[in-house]
Amino acid sequence: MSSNRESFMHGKQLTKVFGFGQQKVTAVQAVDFDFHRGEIISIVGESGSGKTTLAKMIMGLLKESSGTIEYKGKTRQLKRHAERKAYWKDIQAIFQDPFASFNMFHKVEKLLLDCIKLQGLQLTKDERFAKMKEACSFVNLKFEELYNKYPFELSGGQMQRLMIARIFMLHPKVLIADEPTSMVDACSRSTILDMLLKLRDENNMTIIFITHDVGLAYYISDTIYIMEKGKIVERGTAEEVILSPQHPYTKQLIADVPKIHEAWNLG
Ligand SMILES: Nc1ncnc2c1ncn2[C@@H]1O[C@H](COP(=O)(O)OP(=O)(O)OP(=O)(O)O)[C@@H](O)[C@H]1O
Repeated sequence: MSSNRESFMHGKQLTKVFGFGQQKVTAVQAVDFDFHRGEIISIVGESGSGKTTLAKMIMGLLKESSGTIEYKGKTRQLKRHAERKAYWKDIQAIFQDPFASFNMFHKVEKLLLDCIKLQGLQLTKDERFAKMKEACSFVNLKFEELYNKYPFELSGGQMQRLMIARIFMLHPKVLIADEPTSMVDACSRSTILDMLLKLRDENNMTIIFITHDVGLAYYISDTIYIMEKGKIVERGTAEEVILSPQHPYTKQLIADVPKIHEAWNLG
């Protein structure tokens, strides 16, 4: 784990209610969190437990019904365009479906060039080319073979890698990864996880990993939050939560994973 434990993002009593009256759903209920620089946090829960809603509130894509997020020592404000622009420079997301992340009508070269533009960098053609090549080689892709292709001409694994290449170029302070490995085979999955670990190690990035897979959470995280029906029912280091779970829901999640100890080398 990173030795830099600067605490820089807190959630206080975050709540999201959808709908009214009989249709009312409290998707996230009074959630507190405390994320540090360079920390990998997993938010684990079953389908419908509120993980994606929480992630969208952290991203600033959904407005909270109540509660606040403190970021870098101040209450986060996203009302003004300039505030949103500054926040979204620091925070990026990758989703389980790479098709949702790319403009399918833009070739790979344009998708990567947009990252350079987003950062406001003034580079020569050679420098731009070198940056795109570097990002592709970070994820073991060959820029020369891909730059002229559309995203739908790539395999699922190549698209996932391209998403990570974009994160490498943008180097956000916070990355939200919503089940980014769910559409790839086991081999590509461990490569993607290793790339995320490398991103954290090289850039002191905070990574918030959204998953229903407790084994995966144990493999990748420093800290795990367990979410049930909109609430955080347990949180702690990965070892504490997975090896000595306290809450019945966490115990059940772990029991539901066949042979978790063998599959994830838990000893
Ligand atoms: N826009 C919305 N309008 C109404 N209800 C919603 C909306 N988005 C989510 N919900 C409800 O909020 C609850 C939490 O959903 P959410 O997508 O956050 O769960 P999740 O843990 O991410 O699930 P999954 O793992 O299946 O993605 C669910 O009951 C869902 O139906």
